[in-house]
Amino acid sequence: MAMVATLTNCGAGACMMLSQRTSSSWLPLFLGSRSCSSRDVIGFVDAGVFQGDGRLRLGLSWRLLHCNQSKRKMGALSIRAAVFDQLSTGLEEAWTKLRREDVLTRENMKEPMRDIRRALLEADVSLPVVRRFVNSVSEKAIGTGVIRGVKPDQQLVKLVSLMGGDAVSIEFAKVPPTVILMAGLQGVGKTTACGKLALFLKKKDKSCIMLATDVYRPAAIEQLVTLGKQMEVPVFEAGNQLSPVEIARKGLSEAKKKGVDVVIVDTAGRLQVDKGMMNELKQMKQVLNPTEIFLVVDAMTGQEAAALVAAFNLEVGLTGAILTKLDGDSRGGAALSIKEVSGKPIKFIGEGESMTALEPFYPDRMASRILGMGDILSFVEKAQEVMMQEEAEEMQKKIMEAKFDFNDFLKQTRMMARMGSMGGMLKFIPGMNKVSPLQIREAEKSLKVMESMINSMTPEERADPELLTKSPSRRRRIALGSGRTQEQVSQLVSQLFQMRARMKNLATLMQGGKVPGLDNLDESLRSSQKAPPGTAKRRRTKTELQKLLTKVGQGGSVAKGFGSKREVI
Ligand SMILES: Nc1nc2c(ncn2[C@@H]2O[C@H](COP(=O)(O)OP(=O)(O)OP(=O)(O)O)[C@@H](O)[C@H]2O)c(=O)[nH]1
Repeated sequence: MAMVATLTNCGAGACMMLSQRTSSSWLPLFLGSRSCSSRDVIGFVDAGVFQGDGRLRLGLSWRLLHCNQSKRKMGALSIRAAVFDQLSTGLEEAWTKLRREDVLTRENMKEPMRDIRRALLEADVSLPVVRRFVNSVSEKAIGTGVIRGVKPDQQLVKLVSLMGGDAVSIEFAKVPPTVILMAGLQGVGKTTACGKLALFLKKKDKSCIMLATDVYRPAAIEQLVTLGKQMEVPVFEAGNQLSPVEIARKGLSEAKKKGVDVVIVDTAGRLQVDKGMMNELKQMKQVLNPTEIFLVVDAMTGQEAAALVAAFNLEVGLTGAILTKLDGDSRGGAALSIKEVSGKPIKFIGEGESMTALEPFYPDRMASRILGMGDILSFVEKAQEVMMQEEAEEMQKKIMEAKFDFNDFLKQTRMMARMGSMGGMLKFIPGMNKVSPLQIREAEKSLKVMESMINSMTPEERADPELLTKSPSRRRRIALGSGRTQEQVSQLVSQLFQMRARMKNLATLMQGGKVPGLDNLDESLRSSQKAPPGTAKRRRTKTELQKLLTKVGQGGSVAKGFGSKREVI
């Protein structure tokens, strides 16, 4: 029994519906559905090819599907940084509530914004930041209409990603050297960040020198020298015989002599912000006239980091922050607070002890990471896809009007091909490992056989399959052109008509109409759904219902003419 996966665009993410199919293998050609929200039950029509009784058959399935808005997405590898899991979960709960709304109002925003507020506070985002964020997002979001296909919560998601603005890169001095002064409390990762930054800049063909001005912690100079050797970046140090300010002055003149592009100044850390520390930094700033002053903060300090950035900025004036140790189990509050509180951007993030574990900070990526890596991207992608939905709905209309022709079929098979090999795609779909590679290969082969015959048709024949029913010579020509037998061509054309007939019957059923021969199926289905066990009048057995549906499926009650069993050509 092959499992069948049908991919449908389900609003916020691709949902997969798996259904059992008796045929040996079914290759769904996703032909049409409409995006649904979590509460929707949709009628879903798809057609595909399957190997039935040893023959290649075009199939059709119509199901009432309960579209669960699951986060499972085919192929969307959602890698969420552990560091934001808690925050992500909280925010996702808020999105779930918002998704049900078409337009955001003060009323329907209340509860989700309360969830977002709670999630941010639990993630250790500073309270003023949370208050300002919630208010600003609410004001901006309320009243937003639904951009065609993009639900307000997706806009809200974009607002969050805008929260950090654009990435801000290093500013270089007009006249080299560019001086970067690194400040921060003890143990936050300043010295390590100096090494990482030097390597980052070296990779950008910038020559660097590091100044070891931390004369208070003996190992600090040794640590910087070691890092310098590791990355072949020169280090200027004068032991602890000179004051930090003097070392800075000498180091800078050395750099100018050597025509170095960038000077990175490592400074001493303190256990807390103190007057002495601040005065020393101010004196170094006067001597060095740095282009950048980065405060190195530890992500683990959460909202404390924001307060620190604000304090340093007031005293010394900062140009940005480097957020280190994001690979730890920080809750992400620092990343969301710094910009909002200090107005200064995070320029880099450190995610490990290795020298390569430093990358520029991209607020939008951080937002998508916080909200579940990939969800934001797929939300926005879905918005684009939803635009394509019209095309799918156009196709579905043709299906329902039984005007589905070989051009449509080709369009669908090519779309499937664009999505990657069926085998490659199915492996992303949970539970699809039940479909054996042999079945997948068979189905893909069948599809190729069909495509070869369709490609041998003229555009008129594809658009008007009736031409093929009246002319054995046309069928012969297609068989010769595609290297298939005439019987295969006849089988393909016959199946297309049978599929049209089934669709016509199903369309009637979906529109609440009566399909000859099925007049009491509807009532049986309803009663079987409504009546409590044992009270319903004798209902058709499952087999009888299935027989009836099969009869419909084989177009048993369709008008006479081409395509019915009797007229296999
Ligand atoms: N996991 C992790 N560890 C880091 C990161 N950055 C630095 N560390 C570690 O944090 C510790 C302190 O790093 P340092 O660079 O010595 O800190 P510092 O601010 O220079 O410390 P002081 O010189 O005492 O002021 C070291 O063990 C580093 O390996 C990071 O991004 N992730």
